[in-house]
Amino acid sequence: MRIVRAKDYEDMSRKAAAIIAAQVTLKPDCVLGLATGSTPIGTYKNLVAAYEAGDLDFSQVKTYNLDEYRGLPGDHDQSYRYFMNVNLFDHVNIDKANTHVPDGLMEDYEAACAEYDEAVAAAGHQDLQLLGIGNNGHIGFNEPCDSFIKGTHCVDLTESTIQANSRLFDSIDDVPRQAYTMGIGTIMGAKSILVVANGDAKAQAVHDMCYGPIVPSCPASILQLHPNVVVVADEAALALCPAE
Ligand SMILES: N[C@@H]1[C@@H](O)[C@H](O)[C@@H](COP(=O)(O)O)O[C@@H]1O
Repeated sequence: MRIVRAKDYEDMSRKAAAIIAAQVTLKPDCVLGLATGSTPIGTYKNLVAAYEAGDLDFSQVKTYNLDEYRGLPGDHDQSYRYFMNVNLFDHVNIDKANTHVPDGLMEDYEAACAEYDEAVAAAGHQDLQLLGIGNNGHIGFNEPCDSFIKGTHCVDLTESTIQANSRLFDSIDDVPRQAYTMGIGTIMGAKSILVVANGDAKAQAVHDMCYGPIVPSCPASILQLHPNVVVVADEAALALCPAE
């Protein structure tokens, strides 16, 4: 695991965007695994700016997002499909048919989740998977639990995640209680992984991800077993990590 120290959120966002831009430049038809949440918004802004400057071409890029709230349609302003459209896809020359977010309204969800994993594998797996991290160490919506769940599946969100994500909804009662998420195996199938984290609320989770025991009670800790992970984090998020 390589840790890249950023001065602040802007610096983290620029550094993370530069890594994704390098991937798209080196392999124009790459497969990107993408993430939502507040943390990657600045990364996406920098990618849009690079595209507008004529430095990036997304025309052959395929994307697979990590997760989606169960029950939210893609045009709901808190759905992750909507987030991706507004923060990235609407502003670059990506073919929307090449962008994939789990369908929050899927009916036979076990079959649909299995199809999502098959599609990621058929595309050749993610060349680069972008991840944020939850305050409790979750990645995607893989919440702390008793085992690492391999494939895309439906999860019950924890109270702490519902609480943390309620800031984006009108009221906490509006936050869906379940979500679909790529499993740990689907995430670990990526050829390279880029984790972004900022702020002191993430300090414990970042420490446990990088230095804690590899346990499903901190799902991000599994990333220690992946051969190609870069963590780009600001000083606050790295406050509990040893200076290297
Ligand atoms: N499912 C998403 C995660 O993918 C994200 O990493 C996490 C942290 O979000 P934020 O970046 O807003 O702190 O929030 C959500 O729960």
